[in-house]
Amino acid sequence: MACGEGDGRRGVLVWWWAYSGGDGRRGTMGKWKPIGCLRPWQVYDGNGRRGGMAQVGGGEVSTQWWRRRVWACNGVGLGGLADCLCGGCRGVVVQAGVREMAIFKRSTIPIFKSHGSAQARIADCATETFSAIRTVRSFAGEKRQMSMFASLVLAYQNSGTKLGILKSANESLTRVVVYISLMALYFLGGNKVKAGELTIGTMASFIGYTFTLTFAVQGGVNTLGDLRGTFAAVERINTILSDTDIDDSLAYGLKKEFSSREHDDRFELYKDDSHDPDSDEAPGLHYTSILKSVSDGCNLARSGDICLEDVYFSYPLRTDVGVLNGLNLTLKCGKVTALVGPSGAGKSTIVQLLARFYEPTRGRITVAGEDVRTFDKREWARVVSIVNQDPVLFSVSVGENIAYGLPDENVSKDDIVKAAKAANAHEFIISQPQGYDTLVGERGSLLSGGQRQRIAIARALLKNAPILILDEATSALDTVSERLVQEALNHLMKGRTTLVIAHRLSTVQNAHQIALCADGRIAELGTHSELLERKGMYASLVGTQRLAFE
Ligand SMILES: Nc1ncnc2c1ncn2[C@@H]1O[C@H](COP(=O)(O)OP(=O)(O)OP(=O)(O)O)[C@@H](O)[C@H]1O
Repeated sequence: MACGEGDGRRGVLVWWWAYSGGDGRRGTMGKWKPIGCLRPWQVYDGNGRRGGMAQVGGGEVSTQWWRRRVWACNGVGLGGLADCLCGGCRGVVVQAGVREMAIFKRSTIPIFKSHGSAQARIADCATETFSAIRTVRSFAGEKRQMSMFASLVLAYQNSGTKLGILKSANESLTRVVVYISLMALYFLGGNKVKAGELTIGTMASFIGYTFTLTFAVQGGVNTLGDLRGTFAAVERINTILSDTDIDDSLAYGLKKEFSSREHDDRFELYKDDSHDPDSDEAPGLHYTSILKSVSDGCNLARSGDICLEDVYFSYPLRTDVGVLNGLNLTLKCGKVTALVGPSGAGKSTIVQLLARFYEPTRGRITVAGEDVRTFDKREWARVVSIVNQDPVLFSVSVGENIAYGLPDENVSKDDIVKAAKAANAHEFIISQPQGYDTLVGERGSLLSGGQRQRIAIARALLKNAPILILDEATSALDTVSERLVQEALNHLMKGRTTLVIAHRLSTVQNAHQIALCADGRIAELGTHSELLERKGMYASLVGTQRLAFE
């Protein structure tokens, strides 16, 4: 802390950890940054006079005030001693601690940052490689991945070395400064004791306090170093988070979301005859505050049709692109509807809306005449089962994967076996060494595609949802597997309102109705033979596929 000299001489004694400021000339100003104070403040040495002004956090205070604070912080009244020591000293300036900390902080930021991001890049590379290991293998890319990993490790090593050098330089510098300061104190104090201006006891305790301060500041500098690493990591997390918009379609099920969205989700829509025909809102819908239980939704879905009424939709991240443009489609209760059409027509988007991962921008979806938004969205998963081309299994046992169909219930072994039998999976499961306790590996990688598919079907059978969506469920299978899976699917479809999405039109010929989706609308609707007779888009798609097959 600056301790101004009363007689205006150049003599300013500064604690070993303080900074005299600027170029050392009288009256210059230095920028300081003390430990524990995050806001910069400046000290004017006031032409070397005691009582110069310092700015702390924007407000001006006298250096005397500041000195009192520092003394008080250290629990000692050393002001007098400092004055006493200052009195006979001329031009002794020890630049240390605080200045060093400021320099240390400035110079280490980029190094800590690059060290942190080098570490993160190594983790990213390893995660990406192992999660895409099949793709890596299929392109014989192991060597490339390994050399990429090696270069990242090297970069990490280099940044670590730089950081180590910087840390040790800082440590050495601190010690040199500390010992020089102590020598100065011994020298000055000794002179004062010799001249009878100071007792030896006062000098000894002064030096004792100085030691305490030394280690406190050194500890502070080291902690600052560690904090720098933490800040660099936090900054990286923030950068990632700030670039990522929360996917509302997935986030609503998370507990975190419950509290923030509780208010929104409680609202529901109800009929109101005073609808403004010019408004963008779907006709006659307003908010009320009670949601119906989803078990009512299950019952309704078992007895009534599912209707998409004049549905418009754009994805939240591409609001300018209309994916569905006034789509109307009725999924007849207990019947199979096939959805076909060119790539990008909006078929998967319809699935996402039925599963309520998203809500329509305009229009509505109804179950037996009831708007689906009147049911609790968080429980909607119980109403819809989705089986897709590449079902995800968890890396637990076969039995546990099937039981996942009812994740909140205690499923009996009998029910699991029953579902597996209906899904044509029982035979292959019991042929495994551990039967139903066989582990399936990460994402089910220890099973074949057809086996995974049948376990997914058994899981869906156990779930017993009234609406079933099959999204290209058999497209990746060979003929034998496809037959087994198709039989299992026939079991699953029984008595459920089913929507089948298929590219291979041969697989949907027997559907009760086929809807052809193009440009976000249903362009054609009918049975296979009706659509062929119409000689429209469906007929030409069938022709193209037949030609390709021949
Ligand atoms: N998450 C998303 N965000 C923004 N746009 C999307 C998203 N998913 C799909 N789209 C866009 O919506 C349009 C319809 O996509 P969708 O997946 O529904 O088509 P599809 O008919 O299922 O196609 P395919 O038969 O190739 O699977 C496409 O133009 C696509 O680029």
